[in-house]
Amino acid sequence: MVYQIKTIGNNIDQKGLSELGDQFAIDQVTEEKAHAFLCRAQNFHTYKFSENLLAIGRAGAGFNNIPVEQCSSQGIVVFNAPGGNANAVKELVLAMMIFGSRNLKPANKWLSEQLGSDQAIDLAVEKGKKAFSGSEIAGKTIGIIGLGNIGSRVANDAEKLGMKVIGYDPYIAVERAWEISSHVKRVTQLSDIFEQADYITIHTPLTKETRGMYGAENFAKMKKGVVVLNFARDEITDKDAVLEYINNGTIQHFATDFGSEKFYHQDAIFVTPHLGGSTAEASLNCTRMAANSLKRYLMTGEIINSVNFPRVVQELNSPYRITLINKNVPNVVANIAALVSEQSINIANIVNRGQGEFAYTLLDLDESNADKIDALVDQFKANENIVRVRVIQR
Ligand SMILES: NC(=O)c1ccc[n+]([C@@H]2O[C@H](COP(=O)([O-])OP(=O)(O)OC[C@H]3O[C@@H](n4cnc5c(N)ncnc54)[C@H](O)[C@@H]3O)[C@@H](O)[C@H]2O)c1
Ligand SMILES: O=C(O)CC[C@@H](O)C(=O)O
Repeated sequence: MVYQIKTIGNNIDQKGLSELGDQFAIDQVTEEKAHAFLCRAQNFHTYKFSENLLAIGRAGAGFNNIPVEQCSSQGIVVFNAPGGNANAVKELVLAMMIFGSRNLKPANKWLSEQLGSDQAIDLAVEKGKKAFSGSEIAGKTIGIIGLGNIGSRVANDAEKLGMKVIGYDPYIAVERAWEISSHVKRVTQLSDIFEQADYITIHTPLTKETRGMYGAENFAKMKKGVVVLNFARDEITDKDAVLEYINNGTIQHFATDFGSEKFYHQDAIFVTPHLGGSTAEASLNCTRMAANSLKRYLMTGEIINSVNFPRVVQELNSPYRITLINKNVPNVVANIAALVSEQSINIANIVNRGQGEFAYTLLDLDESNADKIDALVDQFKANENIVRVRVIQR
């Protein structure tokens, strides 16, 4: 079987796809006929997914561009690439902190307005540069909201640069907690970040809690002269509040990865065009991770790095594996087992893991008779609690 992958958008690293191998064809069919999409930040919220679509690989971290609940109900497994671009974002954030505290944007603008001979410019520079005198990050306090793949890296490197680091993450993963330097102080109140930090950076997904977190209520707690950064998601920032707190002298510099006309022509604001994860290394990492997850899922039914289904890793040693995406309701597993038993098939292995409203069931069968497998598949397809049935032959 050849699996058809469709890349959506034009930013997919082709080298990252080369490892997929002969059983995968890239961009050979229409979106309608594809088994899987591989995408970056394209918005799928108004998209109508075809019944042929089994999976979406997001070559990046954030997945708010994908209607995940809709995918679950249609039996589409969504994968992302956790950590694949974390170093890229971390480097840009550290650069932007220094960029902001050294007033490089207004300084560069002022310099480009100085005309004449090099000697004349030199004279003007020595006279005027004091207006752009900045401050150093060493010894200052950085407050980090979200200590995941990116936030934990920012925390460790900021500490190495001599900063005092405080971090807020009520949902921190155990692996991340182990990776973070013991010098990083965890705070349990979000207000501690806004009250204590000289630099504030956010590295969370966009959620109900984080939408508008950069807004007047939290900004009112900040110290004067703070540098604020948002390289996570646009909707975290209330733009009018940023302008208000720049104008009242609280925010010295605001750096963001998300463009808005409100932010243009502002000396205290520096905007990058969603470049956080845009490095050659990150693109390759993320494409590789998403492509490998798709490959594994399509070829073996195993799930790793999915955002809507649990991790399921199980070696296939039987002639047939049937994978089911089913509603996470009582008795489904018993019904599945009963249908298998009706066909006089022996179950070699069964794994059932639920996540929210749906569950993933992996059924390895001690049966080589294709007709019996087909009959069982028909039964599964007719079951109202099962939304997706796939057969994988060893
Ligand atoms: N600018 C870019 O190009 C770019 C690139 C990568 C990621 N991102 C954004 O950055 C986000 C973080 O990326 P990551 O790779 O570190 O993800 P991650 O999943 O590894 O980490 C996110 C962290 O945020 C924490 N969190 C969730 N809700 C929180 C809350 N209300 N308060 C505090 N912490 C909270 C989680 O517990 C987790 O530790 C992504 O979701 C994405 O939106 C942007
Ligand atoms: O694909 C991109 O360039 C953006 C990536 C970034 O927003 C992410 O969440 O990983």
